[in-house]
Amino acid sequence: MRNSLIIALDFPAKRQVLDFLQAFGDEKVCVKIGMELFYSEGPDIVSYLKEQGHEVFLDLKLHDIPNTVRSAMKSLASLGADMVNVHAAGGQEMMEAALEGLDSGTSSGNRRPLCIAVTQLTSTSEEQMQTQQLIQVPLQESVLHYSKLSADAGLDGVVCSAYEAGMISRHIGAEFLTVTPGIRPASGVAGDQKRVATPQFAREEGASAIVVGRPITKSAAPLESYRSIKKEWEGVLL
Ligand SMILES: O=C(O)c1cc(=O)[nH]c(=O)n1[C@@H]1O[C@H](COP(=O)(O)O)[C@@H](O)[C@H]1O
Repeated sequence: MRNSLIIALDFPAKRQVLDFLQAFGDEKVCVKIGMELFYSEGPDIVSYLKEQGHEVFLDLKLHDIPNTVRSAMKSLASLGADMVNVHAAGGQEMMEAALEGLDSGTSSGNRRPLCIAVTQLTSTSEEQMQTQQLIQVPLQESVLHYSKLSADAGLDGVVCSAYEAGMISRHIGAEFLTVTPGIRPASGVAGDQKRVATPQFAREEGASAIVVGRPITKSAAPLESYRSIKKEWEGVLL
């Protein structure tokens, strides 16, 4: 997953995924299956995309009591995704349980999926966090706190915005993944995202990976948009 551009396949069903991927031909990409697609298609969509040779981030953002998350992760581990996630707000014990579940559900000889934690959603502004979650510290501090908690739990990294990626790497280490959604080309529409950044900014801040949905999936020319965002992310001169 490191250095990847992860395409968020936020589609209602497999049909639209196939239509979208058709333009990519035989090219293998890195994709994210979120709640919309997983809830409509079920676990088979994970094995299908893996069989096609794509890397898969299964983004279900688990957040529940430790026992439930442990059991759910045991089930998810067998689906073959490369990476899964939880909400760091569930706490250290819950995150440790997530890893236990993944370990126990991974059959011998296979690698357990990477597990990362959402810190503060990229759709959350500092003002919202302080007035709605009643977290009375700057947003950066909350994101760093959740990142340290995730690292203490043994997780492989976090989901954060590009604005926090550099800070997290400096405090925790470059091996700790910083996966950054909220990515928009300079001319892009933010929509519901609050902490948005360009692919170039994410690269300069040392983000491990970027997650991009609508700027590609809703584009009139998805493949061209993908290629241009990927070039900017990889630092290829445009
Ligand atoms: O965990 C995520 O993937 C995630 C975390 C976060 O803080 N913000 C966020 O946008 N995401 C996901 O990243 C994708 C962003 O999509 P676009 O805003 O369309 O580029 C969506 O599928 C979100 O569910």
